[in-house]
Amino acid sequence: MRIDIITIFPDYFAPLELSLIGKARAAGILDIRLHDLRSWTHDRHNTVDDTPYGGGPGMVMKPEPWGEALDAVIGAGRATPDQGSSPDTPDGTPGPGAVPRLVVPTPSGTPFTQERARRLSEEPWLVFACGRYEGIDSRVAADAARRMPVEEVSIGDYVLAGGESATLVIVETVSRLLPGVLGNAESAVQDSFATGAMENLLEGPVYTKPAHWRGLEVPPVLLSGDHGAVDRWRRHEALRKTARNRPELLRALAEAGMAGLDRRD
Ligand SMILES: Nc1cc(-c2ccc3ccn(Cc4ccc(CN5CCCCC5)cc4)c3c2)n[nH]1
Repeated sequence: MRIDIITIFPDYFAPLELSLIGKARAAGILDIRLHDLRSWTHDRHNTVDDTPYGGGPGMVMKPEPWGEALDAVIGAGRATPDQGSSPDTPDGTPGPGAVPRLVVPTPSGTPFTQERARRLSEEPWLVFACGRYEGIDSRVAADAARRMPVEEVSIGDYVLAGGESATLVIVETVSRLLPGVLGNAESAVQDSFATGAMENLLEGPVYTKPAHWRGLEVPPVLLSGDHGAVDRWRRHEALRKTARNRPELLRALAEAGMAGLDRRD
């Protein structure tokens, strides 16, 4: 997967050199490219913002630098209507005709969820537009939508100072779903909100050695070697955790008549 990030704070993304994502980049699984929006300004002060039309607090990001930046980053990949975004190369990286999906973090976007991360992880090429100030002139997304899919994404009902943190969250969540990014020891399958037997439940407590620590014991069932009993215990703990921390998820499961909720564990 290729990921382009356009931002006025490229240094914000130094963490993408580390850990799993850093290794995936070194292994060629991820091709992450950073672009400083100010490279596409032409005035002495590299201006990227201006006062909002209609008045109101703060500043809005000007459209021109964004338009030029997206043209440059997407470049020859500009689509004609009949071109899909399917990769032209066998390893899933975008070929010359590929079209990226533009992801624009914003408080007013549609919710980012694990399911949406799975969908994005199947894309060959994502471009992130990191806004600052009070946001980006709305014509930037409108113009981009003429030649590529555009998604406005919120990572939660709170207001960040810009799109960079949200982009880090989305890139991390999506990247860990790519084949080869998580080691064999870890698995994204058992995540909260994963599909399958623990569908949409929060995961319960986890333990490792030592079995006794500061007078606190590991639940004996986990040491029993009885995998059926362990699975039942884990599901019960997941239901308890979900009921305590996210009762609305449990109601949704009950309403969906999910099998197993009424099972006597
Ligand atoms: N999930 C999430 C994504 C973001 C995000 C993403 C990208 C940018 C770019 C700039 N900001 C800061 C910003 C944006 C909008 C406003 C306008 N204000 C919003 C609250 C109601 C009144 C009007 C203020 C400040 C961003 C914030 N925050 N939270």
